[in-house]
Amino acid sequence: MTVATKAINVFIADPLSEDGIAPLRQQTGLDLNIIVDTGLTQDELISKIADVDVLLVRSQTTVNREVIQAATNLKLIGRAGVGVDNIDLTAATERGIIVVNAPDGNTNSAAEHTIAMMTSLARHIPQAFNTLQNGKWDRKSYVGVELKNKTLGVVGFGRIGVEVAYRAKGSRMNVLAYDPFLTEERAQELGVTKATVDEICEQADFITVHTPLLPETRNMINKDKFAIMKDGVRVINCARGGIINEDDLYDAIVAGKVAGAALDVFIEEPAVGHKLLTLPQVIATPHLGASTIEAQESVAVDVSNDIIKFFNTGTVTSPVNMPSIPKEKLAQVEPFFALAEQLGKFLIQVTGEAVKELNVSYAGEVANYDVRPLTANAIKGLFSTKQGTHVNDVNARYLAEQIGIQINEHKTTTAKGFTSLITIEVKTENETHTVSGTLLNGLGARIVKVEGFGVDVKPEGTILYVKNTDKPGAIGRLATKLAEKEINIATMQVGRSEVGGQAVMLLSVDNAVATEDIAYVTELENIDEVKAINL
Ligand SMILES: NC(=O)c1ccc[n+]([C@@H]2O[C@H](COP(=O)([O-])OP(=O)(O)OC[C@H]3O[C@@H](n4cnc5c(N)ncnc54)[C@H](O)[C@@H]3O)[C@@H](O)[C@H]2O)c1
Ligand SMILES: O=C(O)CC[C@@H](O)C(=O)O
Repeated sequence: MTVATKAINVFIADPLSEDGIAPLRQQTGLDLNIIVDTGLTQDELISKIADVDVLLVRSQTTVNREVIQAATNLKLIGRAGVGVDNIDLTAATERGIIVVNAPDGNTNSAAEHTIAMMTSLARHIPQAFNTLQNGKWDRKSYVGVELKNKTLGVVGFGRIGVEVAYRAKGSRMNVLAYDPFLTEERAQELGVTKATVDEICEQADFITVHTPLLPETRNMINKDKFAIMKDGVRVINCARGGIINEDDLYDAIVAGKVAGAALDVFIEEPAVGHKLLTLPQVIATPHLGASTIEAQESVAVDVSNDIIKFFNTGTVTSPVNMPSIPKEKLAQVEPFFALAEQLGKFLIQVTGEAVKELNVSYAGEVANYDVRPLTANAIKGLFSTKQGTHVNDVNARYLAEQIGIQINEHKTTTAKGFTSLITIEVKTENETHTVSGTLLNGLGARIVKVEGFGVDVKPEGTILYVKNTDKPGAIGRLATKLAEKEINIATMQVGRSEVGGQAVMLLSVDNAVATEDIAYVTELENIDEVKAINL
C-alpha cells in the first residue's frame, strides 16, 4: 500500500454531511486538499478526476469504468453508505483501487424508513393527505389494514433486514426471513421463522426486500413470484431498484394481485415520471432511506476515518474489494511482507516461462496467522518483472487469476527447525521451482532452501543462481571467470543432492551482472544454467 507524501486530493462528488467530513477537515497529520464539487455530469466528472487520489460519493454518482480509467491517480473510492452498485468494483480492483463503504452508519435510518413506508402503505397515509390537501375530507376511500398478526416476509436478512424484523415484531407481526446465510439457530434467536423466497411469497401479507443489487438478486421478485403471492399482498422496496421487477410489479398491481407498493428506490433515478408513480396503489419517496441527519453524519464520519487510516497505515476498516483483516491480525504477518515479496520476485526470475500455478506454503508459527496478505505479497513479487503493472493487496489475486495462474495456500504447523518458514513453488508448462525463506531472530530475512537444497542467503541485491553438476573444479572455474569480468563474489552457498549429482549455487555478488557475462560463464564445463536474480 502506498503511503502518500504529497498533497492528497480528496474529491467529494455527492453532497455529504459537513459534520461527517469534519475528521477530514480537522486532521493535521496529512496534507489533504478537499474539493467539493457535486451534481456533475459523467463527462464533467471525468474531466476533473485525473489528479484525484480519493473519490468520495453517495449513491448519485456513478463511478463506472470510464471514470476509473480517467482517474489515473486514484487510490481509494469511499462510498458514504452501504450499496456499492454505483461503483464498478471490477474496474477498481483491476487498477488496485481500494473501495471502502460505511456499512453500519445508515442501518437504523433505512430500517425506520422501511417501517414508515410499510405503515403508510397499510393506512394510505400519503394518498389521504394528498386528498385532504386538495380540499376533500374523504374517510371512505382510505380504510386500511392493521399490521398486528399479519405476516411480514423479509428477503435479505442482513443489517437492515434484521432491524426491520425487530420493529415489525414490536408491531406484533409474524416475521418470515430469507437469507442464504441465515441459520435456524439465528432465526430462533431473533424470533423469526426461516423460510424460502417461495414460502415468503406464498404466506406473507407484506414483503420487504433488503438484499444488495447483485446479478442473483436483480429481478428476484418477478412475475413468477407475484403469481404465487397471496391476493392483496403489499410489497416494499427500500433497498435497490430492480430487485423487484418494475414491469412485473406494475402488471401485478393493475391486475389487482398486489394491493399496494411502497418504493424508495428505482432502477433509474431520478424516477420522475415513472409509470409506477401513476398508480394510486403506489407510494414512493426519492431514495430517502438513509436521508437523516444522524445517518448522513455517521456514514461520512466512517468513510472519512477510513481515508485517514488508509493514508496513515495502509489499512482500512471497511474494505469492499479486499479481505478485511483486523489491525492486530495484520500486525502478526506484517514482518513477513518483504520476505514473501522477495521470494516471489526470486522465483519469477528463476523461471523462464509463464507461471501456471503458485503454491504458497506456510509452516510453523506463521501458519497460525491470516496469511492472505502474505500470498498477495508473493504475487506482487511474481509480477515484479511485468513493467507497468501496479500490484497491491487489492488486485494481486485478481490479476494473477485473470491471467490463469492458479493460487493455492497450504499450512502446516511443523517447520523443520525454523520458527516460521514460507515456501513458494511455481509451476509452468515444463518446470517447477521452489524457494523457501524465513526470518532469523535478529538477522532478518534469509533464503534457506532453493529447489529443495539447503542454503543461507540474504534476499537482497544481485544473486547468481547457478545449476551445476557437482564435479571438482566447477566452483573454482566459475569464480575465476567471474573475476575476469570484475564480478566480486560476496557470499557463496552450495546445495547438492549427492556427491557428483545435481547442485545449485547461490552467489551474492557486489555488482550488476550483464547478459553477456551470464553467457560467458554458462559456457563452462559442468555449469548447466546461470541466471542473475535482482532483488
Ligand atoms: N434506501 C436507502 O437509502 C438504503 C440505505 C441503506 C441501504 N440500502 C440498500 O439496502 C441493502 C441492504 O443493506 P444492509 O446494510 O442490510 O446490507 P447487509 O450486507 O448487511 O445485508 C444484505 C443481506 O442480503 C443478503 N443477500 C445477499 N444475496 C442474497 C440473495 N440472493 N437472496 C437473499 N439475500 C441475499 C446477504 O446475505 C446479507 O445478509 C444495501 O445493499 C443497499 O443497497 C438502501
Ligand atoms: O446516499 C444515500 O443517501 C443512499 C444510500 C443508500 O442507498 C445506501 O446504499 O447506503
